[in-house]
Amino acid sequence: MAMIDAEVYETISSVSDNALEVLGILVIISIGITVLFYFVGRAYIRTNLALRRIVSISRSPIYTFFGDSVIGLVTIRAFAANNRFYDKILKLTDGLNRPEIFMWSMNRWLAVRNDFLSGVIVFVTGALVVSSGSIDPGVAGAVLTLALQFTHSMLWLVRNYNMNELNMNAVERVMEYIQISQEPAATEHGKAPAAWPTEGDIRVESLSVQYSVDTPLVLKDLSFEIRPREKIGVVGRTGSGKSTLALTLLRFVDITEGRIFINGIDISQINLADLRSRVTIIPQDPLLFSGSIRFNLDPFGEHDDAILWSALRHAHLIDGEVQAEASAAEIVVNENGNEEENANQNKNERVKITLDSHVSEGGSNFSQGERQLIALARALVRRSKVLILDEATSSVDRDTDDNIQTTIRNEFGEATLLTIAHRWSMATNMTPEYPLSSLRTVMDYTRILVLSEGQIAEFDTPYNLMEDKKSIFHSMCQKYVQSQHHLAVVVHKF
Ligand SMILES: Nc1ncnc2c1ncn2[C@@H]1O[C@H](COP(=O)(O)OP(=O)(O)OP(=O)(O)O)[C@@H](O)[C@H]1O
Repeated sequence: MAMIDAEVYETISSVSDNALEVLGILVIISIGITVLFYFVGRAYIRTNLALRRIVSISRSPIYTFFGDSVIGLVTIRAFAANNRFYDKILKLTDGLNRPEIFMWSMNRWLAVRNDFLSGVIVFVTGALVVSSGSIDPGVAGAVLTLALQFTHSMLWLVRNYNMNELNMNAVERVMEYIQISQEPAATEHGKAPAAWPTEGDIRVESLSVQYSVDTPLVLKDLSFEIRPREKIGVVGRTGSGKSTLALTLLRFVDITEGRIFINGIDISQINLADLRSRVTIIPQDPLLFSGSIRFNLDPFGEHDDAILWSALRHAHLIDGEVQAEASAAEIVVNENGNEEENANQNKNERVKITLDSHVSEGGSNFSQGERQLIALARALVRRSKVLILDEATSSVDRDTDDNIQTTIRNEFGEATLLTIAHRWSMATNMTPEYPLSSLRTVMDYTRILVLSEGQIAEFDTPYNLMEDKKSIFHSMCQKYVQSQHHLAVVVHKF
C-alpha cells in the first residue's frame, strides 16, 4: 500500500509528462517538416512535370524516325544517306537527353534538400531531447529514429506523388475515350423487318449533312429517288461530297436535316446493326479482320463452303481450276486426316488463296487490290439489295477490273448499285477502247448523279448528259478525253 501511496503516483505522473513531451516534439517536428517539404515538394513537382512532358514529346520522333529508317533501309543505302540518317538520329537523341538530364538533376536537387532538412530536423529533435533532460534514453533514441524515418518517407511521398500525377494523365486520357458519345444502342422498336430491304429503292428527302456544328454543310438539301435495280454512278469534283453521301446512307455520318428511305423505311428509325448488315459498302481501302478468309467472308458461319468458293471465284481471287484443286485437297485432308496432307501439298502450293488462308490484322498480308477483291467476295456472299462501291476497284489491274465489272453486272443485276467514281485522272494507256477507268465504270449505268459543292448539279442518263454540251458531266469527260473525235468514240461505245 505504501508503494501505491508513495511511488505509483510519481511514476504515472512521469510517464504522462514524458508521453506529452514526446507527443509535443513529434507534433512540432511533423508540422515543421510538413511545411518545409510542402515548399520543396511543390517546386520539385511543378518542374518535374514540365520536364517529363518534354521528355515524352521528344521520345516519339525518335521512335517514328527509327521505324521509318528500318522500313526504308534499302532506299537509305541506295542513296548512300547513311551518315545523314545517323546524324539525324543522334540529334534526336540529344534532344531527348537534354530534358532527361535536367529531370534526373531534379531528383538530385530534391535529395540534397531532403538530406539538408533531415539534418536540421534530427539536430532540432536532438536538441529538444537533450534540453528536456528527463527523457528516457530509449524514448530519445526512438524519437530520433522516427524523425529520420519521417524525412525519408516524406522524400518518397513527394517522388511517388509526382509519378502518380504523371500516370494519372493516362487515366485521364482513358476517361476522355469513355466519355466520347456512343452510337445509339439497338432497341426492340428499331428492329428492321426480317427480309428488309426486299427492293433496293432509295428516296432521299431534303438531306443536309455536316460533320460538326461549327463546320459548314457538306451536303446541302439533296432530294432524289433511285428506283429498284438502278445502277447509279456518283461523280463530282474532289470535295463535292460523294463519300459523305455514301457514309450517310450507312449512318456513319449523322443526318443533320432531312430523311433517307430505303425500301420505304426511314433509316434513322432502325437499328444501326440492321442497317449496316443489309446495305453493303465496298470502300476504297477495305479493312479485313485477322483470322481466315472464311471468317472474313462469313463471320457468323451462315453459308456453305460452296457459296464462299463461288464468291472467291466470281471476285477473281481464284480461277475455276484452282478452286477445284483446292476444294479437292481440303476434302481429302478432311476425310483421310493428315496422311494425305503431303500428297496434296503440291496442289495447295499452287493455290494462293483458300478459305483457310491466314489474314493478318487489318489484312496487312494482302495488297490493297486483293483486299478490295476480298471485300467484293464478301458482298457477293451477302447478296444485299443495296450495294455501294466507293471506287472499289481502284487498285486492281486493268484485266481484273474488266472481269470484276462483268461480275458486278451479272451478279448484282437484282441489286441497286451506287458507284462512286473519284478518279478522273488520265489513264496512262488510254485509248478510245480503254478510256478513263472511272468513266468506263459508270458510262453504261442507268443514271449519273453529278454532285457539285454538296448539291445535285445533274441527275440523268449518261447519254443525255453527254448529249448536253453544257453539262458538267460532258465537260468532265471532255477535259480528260483527248479530242472531240475521241469523245465521240467513247459515247458511241457506251
Ligand atoms: N471527317 C470529316 N470532318 C470534317 N469534314 C470532312 C470530313 N470528311 C470530309 N469532310 C469535308 O467534307 C467535304 C466533302 O468530302 P468528301 O470526302 O465527301 O468528298 P468527295 O467528293 O468524296 O471527295 P474525293 O473525291 O476527293 O474523295 C470536304 O470539303 C471535306 O473537307
